[in-house]
Amino acid sequence: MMISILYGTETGNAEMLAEDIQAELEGDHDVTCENLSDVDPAALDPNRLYLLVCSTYGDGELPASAQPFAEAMDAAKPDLSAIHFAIFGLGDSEYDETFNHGPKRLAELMLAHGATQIGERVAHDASGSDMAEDLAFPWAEEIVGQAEDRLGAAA
Ligand SMILES: Cc1cc2nc3c(=O)[nH]c(=O)nc-3n(C[C@H](O)[C@H](O)[C@H](O)COP(=O)(O)O)c2cc1C
Repeated sequence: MMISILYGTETGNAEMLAEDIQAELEGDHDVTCENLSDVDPAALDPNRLYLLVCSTYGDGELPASAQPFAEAMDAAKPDLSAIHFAIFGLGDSEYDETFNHGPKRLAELMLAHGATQIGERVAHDASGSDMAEDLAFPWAEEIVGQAEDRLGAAA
């Protein structure tokens, strides 16, 4: 399956996790990994599964590298009805009122432009006891399995 991991980060945690997920999946799949700041939402490819990995910054906001992508969505309003994505969030429950609001907002933006979400949004908590990859690797395997059923293993 062709998979693109797109990360939104402020201080690099989401980038490191995205690269670890790429390393985990690329034995069996064609996997690219890109910063959301380099991605044009209007150029997303219906033949790829998109795995979004995004943190939260400020007061429940998108991290800096995801902001141009969100602004481009608001401005260009691309039709994402052929796009499939899943999303993994990084956050910290110390920010209890805005815990993982960045990935929540990114998922809402994708859905508002017609994209289809695969699986549930999973949130890592930096104040919890789990390592991010211990949640993210099983999440990615589960999502890819669901996507193969829905998009076909040939995608
Ligand atoms: C200044 C600052 C603000 C943050 N705000 C939030 C927040 O509102 N909600 C949340 O869930 N996490 C928040 N976090 C936690 C980050 O999302 C978490 O540390 C994450 O691992 C950062 O990933 P990144 O390096 O990819 O940006 C904040 C962290 C910092 C340092």
